[in-house]
Amino acid sequence: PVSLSGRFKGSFAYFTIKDRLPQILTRVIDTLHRHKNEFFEEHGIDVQIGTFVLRLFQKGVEAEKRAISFLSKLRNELQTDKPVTPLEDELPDAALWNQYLDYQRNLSNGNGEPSWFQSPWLFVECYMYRRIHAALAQNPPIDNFDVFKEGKAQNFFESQEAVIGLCTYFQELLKNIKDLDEKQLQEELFKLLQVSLWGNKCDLSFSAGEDSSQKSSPLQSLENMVPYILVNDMEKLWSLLVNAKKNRTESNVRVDIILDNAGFELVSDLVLADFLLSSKLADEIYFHGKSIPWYVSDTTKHDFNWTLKQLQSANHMWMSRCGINWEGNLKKGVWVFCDHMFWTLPHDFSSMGGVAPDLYAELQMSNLLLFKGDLNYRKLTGDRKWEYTVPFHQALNKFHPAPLCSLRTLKSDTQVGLKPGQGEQIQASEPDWMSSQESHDHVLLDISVTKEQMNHYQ
Ligand SMILES: O=P(O)(O)OC[C@H]1O[C@](O)(CO)[C@@H](O)[C@@H]1O
Ligand SMILES: [Mg+2]
Repeated sequence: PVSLSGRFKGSFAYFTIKDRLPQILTRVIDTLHRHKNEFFEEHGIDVQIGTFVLRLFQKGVEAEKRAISFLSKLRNELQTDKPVTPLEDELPDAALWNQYLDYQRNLSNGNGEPSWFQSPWLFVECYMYRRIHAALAQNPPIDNFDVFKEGKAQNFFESQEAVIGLCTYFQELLKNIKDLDEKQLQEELFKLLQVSLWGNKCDLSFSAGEDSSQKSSPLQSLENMVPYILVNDMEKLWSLLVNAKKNRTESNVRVDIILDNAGFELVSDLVLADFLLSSKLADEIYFHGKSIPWYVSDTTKHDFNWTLKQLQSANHMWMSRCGINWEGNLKKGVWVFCDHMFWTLPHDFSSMGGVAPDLYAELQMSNLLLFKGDLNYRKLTGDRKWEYTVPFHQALNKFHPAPLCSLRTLKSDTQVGLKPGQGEQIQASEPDWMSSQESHDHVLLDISVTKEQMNHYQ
């Protein structure tokens, strides 16, 4: 099926490119403006003349001006549907981006240059975040400034009550985890999977930077939310982990979490990861983050370490206990953080084997891949206009390094793996169920395991 694109007027892609992306760009430009003094303070050179000190060289402010003019030009290109231009920077992934642009140009088969509204949505939305990164990276000394840092920190601080609730619940659970029988362990896993699933509501790109923090602990409302889970493969996930554990003899059980948003969602993913270790369902957890600031709230290495530091230094016993334990897991090497550049390219995952064979080989070492969020789902399924009932496995287009599971709240108009009539039924009562802020209460936990992989675990 065709790729989602802004050329389909009235689609979520169209409104995203027309309204939300320019809004996000305006916020970025505003953020740079607001940090002018910080750049002035941080990056000026003082010259002593007699008793006077003069700040002569304003490298910081000049860089800010250049970055803002770059971003204003980008916003104008987007809003006037200009052709998508090749990247001019020498960053490590620039060649891969320009190759992909050539590929898009060939795909458009002479029907005009790839452009913001004509090209696939996934490509142009990723391209905007890559150009934002270039606007900073090409302008030292502000090249390491994360324009989304504030929003992510705010998301964490405004989710404090939910974070405290979750850390308290988890530390209480750890006290008697050794005495839990298999049924109880399964129940706890399902709870924490759902908390991680609903945590994905807290992304800042869907809300174009507006607050979307988790105000209260989701644990109390899980029961009421179960009906909103469209695809629920938790039983399959449990049996896969239990079988892997039984077969542990030959190697460690490894679970990889392909992270999404910082803030409450990240904390919910870390609690899930700690439960997998503490329950001995897994021996090691690999986290995959983003190597550059991405989609407003996606987790970078800095966000990951910053979150652990905030927890450790929190004025709350169970929050700091979590932070200390998790820092310990990193030191012991049972938790590993990595951030391959493939995750911030426009390619969907079916081309990972060709574009990033090292990453594909790395993921093949895993017993289970947990993909968090909507963007990962779009890249897993190629961001296409699929029929709702197309099997998830088919939409993966042969991307299958290991058994994988998507934990996603619906924030874009692509969906597969539904039962016949299921999508239409929701559509009838909620026409824009796939992409409106109000209704994005629909989530899924969809797992895909090949027969060979399942047999391997029997
Ligand atoms: O953080 P997530 O769950 O990947 O969501 C990203 C959001 O940004 C979008 O790209 C829309 O702009 C959607 O994919 C989704 O709404
Ligand atoms: Mg995100």
